[in-house]
Amino acid sequence: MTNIVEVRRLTKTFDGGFQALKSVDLDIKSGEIIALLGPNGAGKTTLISTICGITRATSGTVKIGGHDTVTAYRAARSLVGLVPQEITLEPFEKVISTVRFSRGLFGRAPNDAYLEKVLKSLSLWDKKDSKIMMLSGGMKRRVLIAKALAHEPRVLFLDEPSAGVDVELRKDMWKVVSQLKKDGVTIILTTHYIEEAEAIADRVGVIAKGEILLVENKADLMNRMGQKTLKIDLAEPVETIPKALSKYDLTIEDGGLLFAYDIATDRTGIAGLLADLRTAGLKLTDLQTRQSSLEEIFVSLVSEKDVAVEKEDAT
Ligand SMILES: Nc1ncnc2c1ncn2[C@@H]1O[C@H](COP(=O)(O)OP(=O)(O)OP(=O)(O)O)[C@@H](O)[C@H]1O
Repeated sequence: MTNIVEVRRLTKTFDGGFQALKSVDLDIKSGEIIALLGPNGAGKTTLISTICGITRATSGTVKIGGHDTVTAYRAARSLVGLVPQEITLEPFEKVISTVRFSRGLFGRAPNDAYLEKVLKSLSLWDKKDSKIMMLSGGMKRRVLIAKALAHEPRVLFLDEPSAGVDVELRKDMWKVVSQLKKDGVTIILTTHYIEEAEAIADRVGVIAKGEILLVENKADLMNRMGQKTLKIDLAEPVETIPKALSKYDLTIEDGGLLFAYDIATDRTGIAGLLADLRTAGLKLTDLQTRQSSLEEIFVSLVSEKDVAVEKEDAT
């Protein structure tokens, strides 16, 4: 698969001296949905505004569809649609004029049939003649998406699309995003909502303190880093770990035993544990497994980063 976006050693230092991006490398494949996850202040917005050419990089390069965003700004920018985090719309404009204007800005010939399709997909068609100020916050967000799609971009950036929207709109947005993917549009979204990444992304990138910690296929990431826990309910609850089982990494929960194992290994140790339980004279009444979510994986990655930075600061 070809890369539609190529980011190389991108850094951004703001005027006050704060370094928000530290030598970021990122390849985005044509047609994929990639979710960039990171805590507040991680640099997600700075990264996508720099990729889109709205914020000037301090060093490094970005190519979109092979066009450098500095030396071939117009060609690169015309391939990109950006849905910003903040609502930036003209309150007195009508919905339809807003999207027509945006299409014109990119030098695209008028195409009301296309704009009708976009507005319908976002359930905005019946609002096309309403002024922006008459719309609810959720509808304004839909208009932002329509505006970003008006010039038929090949790459769509969504900065925190779910911030402050209700569950219904979030689900609608996921539908629009999946349809766009089917139409061949590449999608990059930043989010705090891990469930969003879990639901729609093909790959997940984790960013913290201006650095990309990893970019990986979502399913592989969950398999590689995910832990499963086996809960063993016992006929006779225990308060301490029986000596015969001391070689296993066990904890006690509600009188039963919890056994954490790695999904990625072939030998989980479960069979041996169950055999040793029987030898120890413990009768099990039930077994349940649970898998760590992307959220737990993300929290552990980001906290590892915090520890690493503290160590660096201390030396
Ligand atoms: N114009 C600016 N001048 C100085 N520092 C800035 C500027 N814009 C952003 N920053 C800083 O850069 C860091 C990254 O900010 P950014 O908005 O990219 O984070 P984010 O990951 O998008 O956060 P959030 O999830 O809260 O939106 C923050 O520490 C922020 O304070």
